[in-house]
Amino acid sequence: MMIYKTVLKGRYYTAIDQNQVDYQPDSLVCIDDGGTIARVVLADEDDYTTIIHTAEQTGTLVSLADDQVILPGFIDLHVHAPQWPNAGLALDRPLYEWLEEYTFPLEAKFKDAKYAHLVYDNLVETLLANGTTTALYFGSVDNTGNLELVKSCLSHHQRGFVGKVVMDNPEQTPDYYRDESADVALNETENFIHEVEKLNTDQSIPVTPVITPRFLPSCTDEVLSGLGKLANKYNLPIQSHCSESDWENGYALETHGKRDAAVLDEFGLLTDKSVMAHGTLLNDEDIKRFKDRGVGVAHCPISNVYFGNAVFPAKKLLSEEVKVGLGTDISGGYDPSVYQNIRQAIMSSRMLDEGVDSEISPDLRGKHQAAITAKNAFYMATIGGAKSLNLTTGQIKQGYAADLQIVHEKYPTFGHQGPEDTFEKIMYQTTVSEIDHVMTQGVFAK
Ligand SMILES: Nc1nc2[nH]cnc2c(=O)[nH]1
Repeated sequence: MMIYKTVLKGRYYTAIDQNQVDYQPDSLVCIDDGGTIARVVLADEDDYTTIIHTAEQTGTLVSLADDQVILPGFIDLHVHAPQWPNAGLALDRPLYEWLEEYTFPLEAKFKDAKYAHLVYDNLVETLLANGTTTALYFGSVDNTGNLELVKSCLSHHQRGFVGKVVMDNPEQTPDYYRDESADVALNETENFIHEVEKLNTDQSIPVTPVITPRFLPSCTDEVLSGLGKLANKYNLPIQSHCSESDWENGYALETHGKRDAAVLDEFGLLTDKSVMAHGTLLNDEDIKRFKDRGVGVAHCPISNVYFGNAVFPAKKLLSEEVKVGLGTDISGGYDPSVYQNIRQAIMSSRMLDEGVDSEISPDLRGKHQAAITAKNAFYMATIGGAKSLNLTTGQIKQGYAADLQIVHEKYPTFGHQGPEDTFEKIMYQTTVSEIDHVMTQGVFAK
């Protein structure tokens, strides 16, 4: 009889595609020494009782309480780590002003390793406590702080993807916060890749460095071209912002005569390892480009309310089979919880569907067929994120990483409640207090 490192006994929900969630009322999630789900055994299988018995004897059985359920850990596809101290600030300002007056001055402080350590340790712990087992982070321009973020991911056992932010365009970046030149930016990016490699030695969840041009306005063509080459040389993921706002789109058209997606593509920055944040203003040509290239979108529904200038058409991109996951976009988004973004994604999509202007007749008011369901949003928070990062996580399934969360319902059920109802309540009501445990690669991080 196989001995597992941990056997979780209880009920679970896992998305199996955009529209379907599998519920199992009585299962054994058997996790091996490497932190992979070796088997998922259901109550009607022959060895179900024997596995429980062996796990009891070896002290590796973790039995869930009746009100608890197992879910896959969430993947946050867009977090600006150095913006964490500003979460909830200045969201009434336009993107350009918010960047200039609030964001760049804060990010510039991450030259200081001590400050970076303080902020990043708290952020990584907070995201884990909220059920986020994988996060794709923008760091800052300075590698001192970026390496502190890598260390925090490693020490708290979060699956981290971290990018050194590149911004070298003197016309769109302040003197105090900019890469000195394209050459310096490229060297620093390469240094970061090597430093992360060193820190990863003997770690069970290595951090992945990410090529990170901030967005078209803050980068010169020279740096974009060099970053495309580095991504190819090291076969690394790429992240940036794309078609987030009218201002950004207008800038691309004015300076390059093209949309930003087309420019990023020309420089080799749209690949099947790219994750582009926001995309509220992507047009059909951009969407086709994303699909053809295998680019993922980080849908950041809370942030988009403030800076997106439109509602991201999540249903449309999902229907076209473009990879889409969810992002908190700290601090364009004010909340570190992917659950909150699941809820906002649903709510925003309903407003897109129905329309918002009561003076327009109901049949013309909205973009019908745009509403997404809780299942669609759960899919984005798990499988959509995993696909965007090409990871075998986000599902409770044999061969997948044991990146999991154990949650309980917030309110009593007052009688019988079916599994579909429980699922919806969990999606709508879970806060950090209802997340009892979080496991990454088989190790409890909460
Ligand atoms: N939301 C958001 N958009 C950006 N575009 C360029 N930088 C940023 C940023 O930090 N946040």
